[in-house]
Amino acid sequence: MHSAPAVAHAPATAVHLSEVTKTYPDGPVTVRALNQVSLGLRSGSFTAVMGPSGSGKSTLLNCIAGLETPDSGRILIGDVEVTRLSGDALTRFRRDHVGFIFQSYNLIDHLTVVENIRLPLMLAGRKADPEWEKALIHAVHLNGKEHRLPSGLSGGQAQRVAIARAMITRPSVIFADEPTGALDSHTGQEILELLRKTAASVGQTVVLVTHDARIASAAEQVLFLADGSWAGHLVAPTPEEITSYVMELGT
Ligand SMILES: Nc1ncnc2c1ncn2[C@@H]1O[C@H](COP(=O)(O)OP(=O)(O)OP(=O)(O)O)[C@@H](O)[C@H]1O
Repeated sequence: MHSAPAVAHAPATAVHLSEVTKTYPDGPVTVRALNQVSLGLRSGSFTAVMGPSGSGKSTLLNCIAGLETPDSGRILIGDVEVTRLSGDALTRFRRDHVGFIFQSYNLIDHLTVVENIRLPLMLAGRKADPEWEKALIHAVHLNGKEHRLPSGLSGGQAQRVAIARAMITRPSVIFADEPTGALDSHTGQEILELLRKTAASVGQTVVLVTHDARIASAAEQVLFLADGSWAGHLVAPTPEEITSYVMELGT
């Protein structure tokens, strides 16, 4: 059986999973979306997760981010055991320590760019830090577009708003589920580079799900899931190495 690297829980471990299992009922049968998955990710690391459709990638991200509850196993973000939190405590933890970026941007149509970016702070009843907000808007190249509505943005611009929104609370971990899936490949590469640089500048840990070998090659390591279990990993691979590994796995 394959495993992902660095399972031991050290102080500099940002994300730690120990034998996490998640099942879903599917009519008379049970789908085992994650099967005893363990993982350790270093603080500040940038990891891509790949695997065929239905292999459990989104379930993995949703469980780590506290959007889904595993059936069994432990998940820690930093020193906090997410799997022991529930209700308001989980909501607060997620809001303060986790950033999420989706393929579909999930911007609020009637809020401007800057209002969308501030939304997680508003929901948490926290005030914006004007310096950090300015630095983020600058980092994602949205200066001058602060007061536009999402309907006036390109897909790439909308995703840059989503990146800034995910980072406004300075979360320790950012999860991105196919963040470039709706973009052309050039814009996708630009967005990814921007996410990588901005996260690195503040030492954030990034976990990214993608089907795109070129996008995944921006990561320090690529982890492969198949049928809810680890099917191997590559360290700092080229897009060609990723593609041939995927073909070898027969996925
Ligand atoms: N809410 C749910 N209810 C029932 N089954 C689910 C649910 N969410 C996921 N599954 C099942 O769990 C398995 C893993 O799904 P998941 O979405 O995590 O895979 P994925 O690798 O992200 O797929 P894709 O690349 O298509 O997005 C699949 O068999 C899926 O049908």
